Amino acid sequence: MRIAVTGQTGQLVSCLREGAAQWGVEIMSLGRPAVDLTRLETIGPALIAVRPDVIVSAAAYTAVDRAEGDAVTAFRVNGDAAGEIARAAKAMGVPLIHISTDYVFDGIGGAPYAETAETGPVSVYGRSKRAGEKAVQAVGNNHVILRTSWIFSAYGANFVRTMLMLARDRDEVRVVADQHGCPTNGMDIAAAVVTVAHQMLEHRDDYDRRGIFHFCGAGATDWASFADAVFDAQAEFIGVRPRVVRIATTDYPTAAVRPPDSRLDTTLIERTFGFRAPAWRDSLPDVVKQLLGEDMRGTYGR
Ligand SMILES: NC(=O)C1=CN([C@@H]2O[C@H](COP(=O)(O)OP(=O)(O)OC[C@H]3O[C@@H](n4cnc5c(N)ncnc54)[C@H](O)[C@@H]3O)[C@@H](O)[C@H]2O)C=CC1
Repeated sequence: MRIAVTGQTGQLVSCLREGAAQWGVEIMSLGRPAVDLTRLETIGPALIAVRPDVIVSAAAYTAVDRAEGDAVTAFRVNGDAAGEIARAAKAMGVPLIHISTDYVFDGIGGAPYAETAETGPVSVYGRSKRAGEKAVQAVGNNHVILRTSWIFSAYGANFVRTMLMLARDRDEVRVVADQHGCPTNGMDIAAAVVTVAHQMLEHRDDYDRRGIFHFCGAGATDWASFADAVFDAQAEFIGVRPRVVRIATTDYPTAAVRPPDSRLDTTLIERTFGFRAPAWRDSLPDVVKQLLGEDMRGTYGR
């Protein structure tokens, strides 16, 4: 199976590349400068040229705080480009997997969100990603919109890497404890994408296997507890760990508002596609080990 993925350096595309041989798929990643999602005319021709069996729309404007001051670009990349990718997929007659986010919710529902729950994004990023979902839906119905949350991996910018960087020279790290969600290992969402892609191809006319689905790591947590889990893993490998000071969101002001509780309910994807979301805690130590190894090589290799 040939999978075209937007983006070249992102977490998800990197995880898809890492798993490709093991999963028996070919990943063709399309990124800048050839495919620039702010230049819609670059999208269709590039996708058609690689003749994919499935398209995965993974690239996005993911700088949540920066987006607050750059709404035009965020909407262009996360909204308009998503629609353009969907139009290319439709023209080629191939299924589309579009990656979306828990930030389409306001986070005040008090329970894990099902796919049918009303959206209500509270940031430019969230609104632009919701615009992307709508743009995809407007084009047709041969798509899966996969909403996920709190991705971490050995690649790119993510919370685990940030915590390990802070831990290099601090005894104490202050982390917000009143935002709840579900961390997701990038390799797990990548594996989910491949399984969904296979089933979409196998069941071409099965509209139960089309629409919006939620997928995230099993075991909800908050950012401070997530940091504790990162440092527990770090301590296993290098014997030291900083202390986590639990703070409130109000003590850590950011440009963008975050949903306080964006836990996702993953029952539907499990029932429809027949796989469970693995527990993020099980694979976290492996990612921490990879990142620490990279850091050591960077520090001592010079
Ligand atoms: N990182 C997270 O915690 C979460 C991410 N998501 C969604 O999952 C998807 C994958 O996220 P990550 O891999 O973590 O993102 P990332 O931030 O690691 O990578 C984003 C990718 O998009 C590319 N990109 C950005 N602007 C572009 C443009 N104008 N033209 C071409 N490429 C461009 C970047 O070069 C990069 O390859 C995104 O759609 C994101 O919205 C959803 C929930 C949580």
